[in-house]
Amino acid sequence: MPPSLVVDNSNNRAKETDFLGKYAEAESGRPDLMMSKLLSRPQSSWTDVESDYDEPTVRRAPRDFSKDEVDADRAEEWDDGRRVSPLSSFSNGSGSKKLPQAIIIGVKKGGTRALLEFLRVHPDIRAVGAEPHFFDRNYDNGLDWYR
Ligand SMILES: Nc1ncnc2c1ncn2[C@@H]1O[C@H](COP(=O)(O)OS(=O)(=O)O)[C@@H](OP(=O)(O)O)[C@H]1O
Repeated sequence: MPPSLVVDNSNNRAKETDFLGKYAEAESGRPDLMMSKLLSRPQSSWTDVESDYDEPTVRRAPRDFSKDEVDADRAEEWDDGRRVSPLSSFSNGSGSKKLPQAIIIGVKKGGTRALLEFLRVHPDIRAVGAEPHFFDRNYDNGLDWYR
């Protein structure tokens, strides 16, 4: 299922719509079908939406940052000096990469890093290595970068 995206900024509306359209094309080849699912989904229920989304293989092993898992082109330096790729943990082990099923959106110093780290602890969640900042910094790199 594609991510839920809420952007409280009308300046980003065009980008959001553009992204969702590209997302739909990329995932199903039927942008009209995907957009209608996204826009008409009842807010009170999450169980009545059919999706042909292919569940990614779950990454169960905790990430070992001491190993060289970093994609140098995408690496980001964390406050503590670690260099991590925002996207390398998206690999499902077979070489393919998926778009996210959930996106954390928050203001700077709003606790997004803490939320990411809490979620990462769950064995059924594969989280990005670092905040990818796709929408505010890397949008022009496109979906191939984002996967
Ligand atoms: N649960 C909870 N309660 C109170 N404060 C919390 C909580 N979780 C994170 N934090 C504090 O939030 C700051 C980090 O926010 P972010 O991770 O969003 O920062 S960042 O912008 O992504 O760097 C960081 O504050 P500073 O230490 O002042 O930088 C964290 O200590």
